[in-house]
Amino acid sequence: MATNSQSSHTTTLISKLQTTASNSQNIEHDEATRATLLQLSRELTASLQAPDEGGAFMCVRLADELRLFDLLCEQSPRTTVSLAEISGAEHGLVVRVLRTLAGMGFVAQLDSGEYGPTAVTRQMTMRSVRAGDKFFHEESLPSVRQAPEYFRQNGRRLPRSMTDGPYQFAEGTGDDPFTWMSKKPGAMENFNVFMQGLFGTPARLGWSDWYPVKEQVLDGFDATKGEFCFVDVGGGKGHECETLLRKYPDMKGKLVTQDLPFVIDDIQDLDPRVEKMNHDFTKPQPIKGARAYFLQNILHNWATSVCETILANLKSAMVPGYSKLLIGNIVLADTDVPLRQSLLDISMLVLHSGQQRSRSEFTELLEGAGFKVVKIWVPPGDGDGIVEAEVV
Ligand SMILES: Nc1ncnc2c1ncn2[C@@H]1O[C@H](CSCC[C@H]([NH3+])C(=O)O)[C@@H](O)[C@H]1O
Repeated sequence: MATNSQSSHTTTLISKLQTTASNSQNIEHDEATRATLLQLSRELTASLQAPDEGGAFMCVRLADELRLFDLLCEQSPRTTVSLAEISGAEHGLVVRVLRTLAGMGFVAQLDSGEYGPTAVTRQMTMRSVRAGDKFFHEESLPSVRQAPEYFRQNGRRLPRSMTDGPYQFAEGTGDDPFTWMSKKPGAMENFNVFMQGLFGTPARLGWSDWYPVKEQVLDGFDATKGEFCFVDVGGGKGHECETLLRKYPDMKGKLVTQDLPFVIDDIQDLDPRVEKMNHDFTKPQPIKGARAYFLQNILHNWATSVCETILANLKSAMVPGYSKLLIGNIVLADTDVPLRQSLLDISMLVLHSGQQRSRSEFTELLEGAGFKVVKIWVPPGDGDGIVEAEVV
């Protein structure tokens, strides 16, 4: 039974939720309010929940493999009998998975034996969201399971190398995660689909939706300094270059996505205005004098010593007073870190022996590498920031 102090905590959370919601004009398009409501509702759930609820990951993965999310979005209501027939799974399995997913809000139970979609069901049909769930299940979960044993064996110390952390311990390899995934059929391709859509979820804005790209970058392009405007370093399949071109079709200067050969050589269907280039960012940057070098979701993957090498290689290509370094990454606050961000810090720890960094950690890293921070931009809510820097 709930104690008095527990129930007053629950009551306080409910009234905070109500106040926050009633102070917002449009909850769905107000990221700060959305993030606050999400955090409060998590606390509310935790205050009401008994600590014996598990099994969620498997149900989501299985439902995706059985295409239950697609089937419910295509037609609703659907009976568990018809879902079992179409998916080929035993009826009892479909019933048990769906009633669990309904408890999590992933599907809606409409009647006994009948289900329909929720907003989460619709998100689960997006290609990148599905790829993210698959990546989580296949690449993260084994390391998550093995991480406590890894820490037991290494004296509970943070890993210092990207080739000798919980991921390598779980997978039995000495490769870094990208090299290892490139050897597993389909794994790197799935990872790239996941990254392509990471910021296109309906809940969160992409960086170019809130950062003033035109004013800070595009307007200042000067072809006499270099022919490139935007160099996406470790840019994967070029999705950020394409987003910029969609938003600013008349932008001046060239764009390029740089990545390792197993990513670049696999690119199809890229906007022809985006160049693709094999480049290892631990080696000197071949494109000199670009207006902007973009490092999104890169530095959190690496130990500080490797980040210093990546930054040194960029510094020597940049023109002081002209070229900008834009680091697209979570920037941790000192207090009240949103759960999304702290969990992604733990993911980086477990998968890459990496870390998310705070404002002061980014500033120290950049100043040590010969840069000055122009401004650290952060969007409302729990989205990633942009650390804007120049060479000194
Ligand atoms: N040494 C390296 N040089 C260049 N790219 C690398 C290297 N190691 C890993 N990568 C790439 O770093 C990327 C990290 S994922 C980030 C992709 C993209 N910037 C985005 O934000 O969506 C992957 O595409 C990797 O293939």
